[in-house]
Amino acid sequence: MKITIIGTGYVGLVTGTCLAEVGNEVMCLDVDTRKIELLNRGGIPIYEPGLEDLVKRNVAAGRLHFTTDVAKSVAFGQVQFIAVGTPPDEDGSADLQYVVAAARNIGRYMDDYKVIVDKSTVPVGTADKVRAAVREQLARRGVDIPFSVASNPEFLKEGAAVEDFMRPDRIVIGTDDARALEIMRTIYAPFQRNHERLIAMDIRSAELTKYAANAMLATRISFMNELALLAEKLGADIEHVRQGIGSDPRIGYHFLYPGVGYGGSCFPKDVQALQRTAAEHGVTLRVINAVEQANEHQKQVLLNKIKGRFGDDLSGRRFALWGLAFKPNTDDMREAPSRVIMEGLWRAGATVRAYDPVAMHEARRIYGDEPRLAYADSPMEALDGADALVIVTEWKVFRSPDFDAMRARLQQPVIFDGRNLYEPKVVREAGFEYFPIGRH
Ligand SMILES: NC(=O)c1ccc[n+]([C@@H]2O[C@H](COP(=O)([O-])OP(=O)(O)OC[C@H]3O[C@@H](n4cnc5c(N)ncnc54)[C@H](O)[C@@H]3O)[C@@H](O)[C@H]2O)c1
Ligand SMILES: O=c1ccn([C@@H]2O[C@H](COP(=O)(O)OP(=O)(O)O[C@H]3O[C@H](CO)[C@@H](O)[C@H](O)[C@H]3O)[C@@H](O)[C@H]2O)c(=O)[nH]1
Repeated sequence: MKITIIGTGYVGLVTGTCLAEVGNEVMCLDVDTRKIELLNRGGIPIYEPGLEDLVKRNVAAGRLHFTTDVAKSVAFGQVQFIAVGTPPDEDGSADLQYVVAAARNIGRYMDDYKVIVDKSTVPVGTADKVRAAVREQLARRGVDIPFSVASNPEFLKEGAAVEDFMRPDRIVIGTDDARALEIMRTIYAPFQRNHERLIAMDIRSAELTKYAANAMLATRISFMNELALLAEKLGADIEHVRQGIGSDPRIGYHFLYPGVGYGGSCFPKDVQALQRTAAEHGVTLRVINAVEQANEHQKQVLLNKIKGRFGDDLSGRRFALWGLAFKPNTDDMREAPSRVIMEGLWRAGATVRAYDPVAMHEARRIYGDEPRLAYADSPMEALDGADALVIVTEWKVFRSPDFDAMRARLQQPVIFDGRNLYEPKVVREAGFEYFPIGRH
């Protein structure tokens, strides 16, 4: 099948590449000329395990193309996936300008039947807006060309995006159009060979399913973060509690890790967008509102521990920071907790020396030559002369460090661990003051 992907970011590039990998001919469009030029030179704009090889292989096989030419990309695919960003507007609602612009472009240039698929995370009712934008353009041109609109929300996680796309838990398709559903079934057939994973439903339910999934996962995290705060006060250990409840199959082990608050480009914005949608319809989401409030509080918890130990005025102090990306295996720093923590440390007068296996280039892009932020070439180098170590991202490379070597490099043997990487007893026996989350 010939497929066009509009928006070549984390979702668009992974979707396009994986669809090419199973034999489709794919053209990825982006308005960002630098991104497309880089891809056409054989480069890759994001760090995502396994993606680079897959892109190279499919480009070499002639199945994967990158362009900034809108007319060409619209003409190319019978199926047009919209995978552009839907960032938060000032009031927290999803900003649909890029989705609507993509839809208008399709209407402006299409000459034959198209299936237009919303893959971006979009509020309920967006498919109607996409349909209206296409119709408006067709009417302007004075033509009547048939098209279908479907919702196909994406559930991939950054850092495991290729794996998630190639082996999905489920494929949600929202459409009221039999022809579009049949085409979507054909596209996804290679991804569900051992059992049926495609769940077909109406468009509005599909749109809401995406927000429901993210809000549910965010709820589990905020729930555990709150219990971790309580466990600390009670002298209980949240790690034992996590195992104790996760073993119940009705609860399960996933997404029960307390930490520095959820971040990334999805949970914070999607929880807020759901709140806005509900407010617009006169519904109060009491649980979801509390989830967001708890997360805002959680982002300050590690900072408060640091101030509790060193005082509110951190002038002249330097902290080693392990981890800049919002989670391991990505270079994405959108809504990363590291940013809140670093900026809080700076406000209190401290400086930071950070190490991250892949996100330091992204931090440089965001912070430029910020004098209060230095970078280290290794985790150990970040420690040299620092007043304490602050762990923000649970990269594997931080999991089994040489504690003796660490003690020798730090000015003071103090660790603030926002990800509970170590056994408190082991770290304390190695001579450290250790401040984990919800453990004693
Ligand atoms: N990142 C994730 O893990 C993830 C997972 C599931 C769903 N989503 C959702 O998918 C959507 C895309 O997210 P992302 O992280 O890939 O965003 P991104 O910012 O990485 O990529 C979006 C791309 O769209 C391009 N673009 C904007 N307007 C365009 C237009 N009119 N025509 C062509 N290209 C255009 C931008 O230049 C950018 O390269 C969002 O709605 C997001 O919520 C993201
Ligand atoms: O037990 C946990 C699990 C995650 N997190 C945090 O939650 C955030 C999000 O993590 P994760 O969900 O792994 O990464 P994303 O790439 O943001 O993926 C989420 O958001 C995507 C975009 O909508 C969805 O497609 C995915 O299904 C959904 O997991 C990160 O800050 C994590 O550190 C925790 O604090 N504790």
